[in-house]
Amino acid sequence: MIKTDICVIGAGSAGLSIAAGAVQMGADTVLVESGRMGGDCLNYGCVPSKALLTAGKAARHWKKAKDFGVDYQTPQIDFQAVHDHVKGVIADIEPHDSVERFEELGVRVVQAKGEFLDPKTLKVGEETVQARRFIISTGSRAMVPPIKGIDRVSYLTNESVFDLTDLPKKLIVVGGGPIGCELGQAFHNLGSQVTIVEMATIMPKDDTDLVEVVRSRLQADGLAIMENTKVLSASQNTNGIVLRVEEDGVEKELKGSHLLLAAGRAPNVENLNLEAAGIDYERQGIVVDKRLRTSNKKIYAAGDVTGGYQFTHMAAYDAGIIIRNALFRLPAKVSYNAVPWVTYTDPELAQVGLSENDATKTGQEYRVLTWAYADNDRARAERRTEGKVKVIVSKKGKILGASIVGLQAGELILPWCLALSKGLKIGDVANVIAPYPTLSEVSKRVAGSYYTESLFSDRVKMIVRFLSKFG
Ligand SMILES: Cc1cc2nc3c(=O)[nH]c(=O)nc-3n(C[C@H](O)[C@H](O)[C@H](O)COP(=O)(O)OP(=O)(O)OC[C@H]3O[C@@H](n4cnc5c(N)ncnc54)[C@H](O)[C@@H]3O)c2cc1C
Ligand SMILES: NC(=O)c1ccc[n+]([C@@H]2O[C@H](COP(=O)([O-])OP(=O)(O)OC[C@H]3O[C@@H](n4cnc5c(N)ncnc54)[C@H](O)[C@@H]3O)[C@@H](O)[C@H]2O)c1
Repeated sequence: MIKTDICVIGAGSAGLSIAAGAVQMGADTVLVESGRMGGDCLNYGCVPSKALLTAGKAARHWKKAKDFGVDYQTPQIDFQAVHDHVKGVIADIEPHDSVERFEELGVRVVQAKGEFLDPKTLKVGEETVQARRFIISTGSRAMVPPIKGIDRVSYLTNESVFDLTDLPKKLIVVGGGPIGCELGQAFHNLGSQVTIVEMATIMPKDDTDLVEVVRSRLQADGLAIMENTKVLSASQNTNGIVLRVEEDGVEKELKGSHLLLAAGRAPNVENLNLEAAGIDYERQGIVVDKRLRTSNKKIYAAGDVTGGYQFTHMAAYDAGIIIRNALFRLPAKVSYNAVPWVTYTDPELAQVGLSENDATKTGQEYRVLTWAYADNDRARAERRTEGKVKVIVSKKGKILGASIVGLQAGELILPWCLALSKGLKIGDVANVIAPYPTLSEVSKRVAGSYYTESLFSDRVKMIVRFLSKFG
């Protein structure tokens, strides 16, 4: 029997942050992992997907280079080498999340599946662990949608897609959320013929006017997007996958060499025997309060398994809240006023705080400020004028949210994250001196637009004329 202060179950983004924080603050810490250290983000999520997107962008670059007077030959894609590049990036980051590093920090790492025996005891392989506080951070996996015949076809998920060593000829992606759009575009850029099938509209969590910028680009590039489309059944023959779908009431057949499921996530709750520990959970995940405590107050849950905002940075945020609660017994609570996310399509779409869509539901008065990339000199020089920034402000100019769609939107969102977390007003951003010519100027210009009406009003003109009379 291992007795410890803290036992973390799952060594993904949430679990690693908690274990590293706890041990370095003096807590006796055990970390239990049944799969690969680093979890989804390192092995099957953020890292490989961004590495693949980079390969896709490199493959696509030649098409745009002509606009600048540079003519490349059509590139040859060596997909085995693309695969090796993706795995190489994982290998490069892996040591940071490794058993060796965590053991050096002083964490006791147990590589086996954790399963509760009672509210205070976890079975881990042949061992049992009793801890003052347990933290469940077992993450999520690809949800397999209830499509007739899906269990009889071979499909890819985020766990298998990065193992491909041959480029899919015809890739059908079910689901047009961030995974579907990012990976769909990456494979398209590398030469696959891609169709995204979405039952609603793509990227449904973002404002429709911003999503339209991404959609237009994907479609203009030749990626097929079927929205409001129901998948009726799936089957497989010697030529590949056949999906029967219904689009606008019309049944169609879609044929592909490969099928990727990107239709949302299911929490990893099944193998934990949560009932034995008195932990409530629902379809979306483990139920937690604002302090991230489960229905068993000595057990916390963090990251994807709670079904909240499923991002690596939010898993790390959860870790901070849990450290304060479990180690320092402080009643720290989560606050979701300034949650950012970025979808790394090209163009990227970044969001923090209130979206316009959310704002319409709050009942409060607000103003929407926008500034187009087309009015930014750097975007013109780069010939990337599609996109805009949109900011939601209160009547008194308090920043409530910001969204950016366009080149490097993910890099441009940080000042707005800071503005929200510090409760800044729009004037604070308007008064910044932004270097010229940068894309960042879109943020200064959108903030400045808050004052345009009052600054160039008849009243101001009158005051200026009046003052000029005094010499
Ligand atoms: C394709 C893809 C791209 C993504 N891109 C981004 C991105 O760009 N930016 C971003 O912020 N987020 C991204 N995400 C989301 C991000 O990966 C997750 O939000 C994050 O990994 C969640 O961390 P976690 O610690 O909750 O879970 P995970 O990282 O999934 O870790 C959970 C760990 O628990 C282990 N485990 C499960 N059950 C048990 C058990 N019973 N006993 C012991 N161990 C167990 C698992 O093996 C796993 O290692 C992406 C996700 C995917 C799938
Ligand atoms: N850049 C990022 O930060 C990033 C990238 C990838 C994933 N993630 C995280 O991972 C989560 C999961 O991503 P995801 O894209 O799988 O899920 P998602 O829930 O965000 O999107 C899934 C999409 O699939 C559609 N869908 C569901 N069932 C379907 C069906 N039967 N037929 C057709 N369409 C169907 C939904 O309408 C939805 O639009 C994201 O919500 C996000 O939190 C983040």
